[in-house]
Amino acid sequence: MVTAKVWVLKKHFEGFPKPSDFDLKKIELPSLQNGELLLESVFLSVDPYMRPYSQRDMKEGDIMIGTQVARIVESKNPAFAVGAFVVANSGWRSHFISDGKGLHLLPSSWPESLPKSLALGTVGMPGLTAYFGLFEVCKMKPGETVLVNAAAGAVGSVVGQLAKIGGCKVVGCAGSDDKVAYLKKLGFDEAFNYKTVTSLDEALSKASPDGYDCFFDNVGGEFSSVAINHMKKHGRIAVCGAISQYNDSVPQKGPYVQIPMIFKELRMEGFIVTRWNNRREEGQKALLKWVLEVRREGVIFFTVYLHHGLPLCKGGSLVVAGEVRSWYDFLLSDVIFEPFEDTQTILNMPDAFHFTETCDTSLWS
Ligand SMILES: NC(=O)C1=CN([C@@H]2O[C@H](COP(=O)(O)OP(=O)(O)OC[C@H]3O[C@@H](n4cnc5c(N)ncnc54)[C@H](OP(=O)(O)O)[C@@H]3O)[C@@H](O)[C@H]2O)C=CC1
Ligand SMILES: CCCCCCC/C=C/C=O
Repeated sequence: MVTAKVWVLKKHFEGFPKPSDFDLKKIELPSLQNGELLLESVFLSVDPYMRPYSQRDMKEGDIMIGTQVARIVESKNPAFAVGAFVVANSGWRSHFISDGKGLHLLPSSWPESLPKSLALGTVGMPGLTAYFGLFEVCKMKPGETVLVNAAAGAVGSVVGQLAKIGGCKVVGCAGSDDKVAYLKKLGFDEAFNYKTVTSLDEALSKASPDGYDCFFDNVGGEFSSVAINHMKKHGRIAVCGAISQYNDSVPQKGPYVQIPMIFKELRMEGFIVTRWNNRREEGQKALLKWVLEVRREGVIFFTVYLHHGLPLCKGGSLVVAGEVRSWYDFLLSDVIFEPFEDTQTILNMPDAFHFTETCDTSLWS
């Protein structure tokens, strides 16, 4: 008999999520039926979409939504071998039973030395968002100038790197000097700290005096209202996220977009990555190839980005491995673990609190 730990949304978030909004429960899993398999989560994702999606789709008492990388520990399904790893969409659970539907085996070309947490980041949903958003929504072309905000995040960091691979000039902004330095290291042509510039208008002009062909918008709100005025004629805006608005209890009011859209003849399109579910394999293959090419060339370019991973350590407690800078800061801080078990384990694992792990060649030997 296996006991699964599950993290439950006890109370809908009001403003920023807080520890008391969650509960940890234990569930006894039944024995497997034919066709079923038992999985153990090794990485759980924590993504910004959970904030608006939980509001819209979840009720209190539901298991928290999310994807995981999971290892198959027992199988009565011939399509899934014990020991294989899959990406699943089974929410925050340490163990679960599946009939195999909706599970994605990690590609067979996935090298043993490549962290599997990447399947929730650069080579997972956030990477695919960057890939399809840039190529299908922005329709980015070589020689163009691309602007991306929340640029040091899971999506933004891939946007910037793909735009460089695609022969574009890339401007990114982020909310700390460390992140700005990180963007430069990734190859961004220009990067600035949007929290400390005296004028966002001036910073955007300075970074690209001719304006922007493509704007990959992860943030919305005030930033986007300013940035739209810096678009070139016939510019394209991919509306990917609006993280600056997710925790608002009262909707923000802002300048309206129609006038710049008309005079600059802009195209602005919202999208959700699942639109390209039928091309998931293509995207994942391309992203994995780029990650591995960098490995071969031995340059720091593509980031091995662990920030979405919440590795479940041996005892089954949650530890944080990565970026902890957005609405879920609170969730990922040690504070959140107070109502959970094994708080000490988390506090005793400072190594787990790396922001990023870059593609240093030493990692690949
Ligand atoms: N449309 C789609 O299909 C998808 C959309 N998304 C969206 O893409 C965006 C980025 O996601 P992802 O890269 O995974 O996120 P990450 O959690 O990796 O990064 C989010 C970053 O956003 C910035 N941020 C947080 N709050 C604010 C705020 N109030 N104002 C401005 N910036 C803020 C922070 O960076 P900093 O310190 O630099 O401010 C934070 O680190 C989100 O809006 C998400 O909802 C993601 C996946 C799919
Ligand atoms: C199976 C997980 C699907 C995640 C889709 C995320 C879409 C994100 C939207 C905004 O953040």
